[in-house]
Amino acid sequence: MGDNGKMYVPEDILPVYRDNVIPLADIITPNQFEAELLTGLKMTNLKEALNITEALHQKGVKTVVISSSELGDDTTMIGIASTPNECYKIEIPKVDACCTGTGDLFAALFLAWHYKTKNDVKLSLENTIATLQTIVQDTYRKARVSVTSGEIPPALMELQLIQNKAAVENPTSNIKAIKIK
Ligand SMILES: Nc1ncnc2c1ncn2[C@@H]1O[C@H](COP(=O)(O)OP(=O)(O)O)[C@@H](O)[C@H]1O
Ligand code: PXP
Repeated sequence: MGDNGKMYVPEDILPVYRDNVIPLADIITPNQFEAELLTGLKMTNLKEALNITEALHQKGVKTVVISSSELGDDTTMIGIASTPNECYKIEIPKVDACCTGTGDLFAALFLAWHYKTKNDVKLSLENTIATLQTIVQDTYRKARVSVTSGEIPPALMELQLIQNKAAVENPTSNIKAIKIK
């Protein structure tokens, strides 16, 4: 729906997502901006994040995953995966560039792992972030070869998906999700 305070879709679609589509969904993967729009609540700390995931569960969604939030620091973002019974957070090291398509990739990876692990949200979150880290960091490293300093133009941040097929199939990372509920 949007990111960084801006909607990609027409604003009058928001009530349709919020009131008609969300109650039909089993799994949703909004980023912080989208989760705030869908609930009308703000997320400035972890407690508020839990209020937001709870509000989305109340609408009938079994698995709510916040793909990224600004709850980390300058070097990390926080992801959250929640069911009505348990909730995990994960710290995601940031690269200094804007990525397009990462939200879509996150949703695809999480859905695949959720199915493959028979609804293990902790492992699904860890594997999803492991693959994304490999792809985002590889994309960034290659873009930095041609733009050695300053901002990287979005065209150079086209995700290196095919080149990292192995990281999609076999994600490896030491980043663990931490239980917060
Ligand atoms: N700047 C970044 N540095 C590192 N990882 C990133 C960055 N941007 C996105 N990602 C990865 O992509 C995932 C989804 O990104 P997010 O920003 O939530 O999606 P969207 O594109 O929908 O806003 C994050 O969980 C993270 O793993
Ligand atoms: N722009 C538009 C119009 C989109 O529909 C999307 C997601 O489908 C994107 C950009 C990319 O979004 P993201 O970076 O969240 O995957």
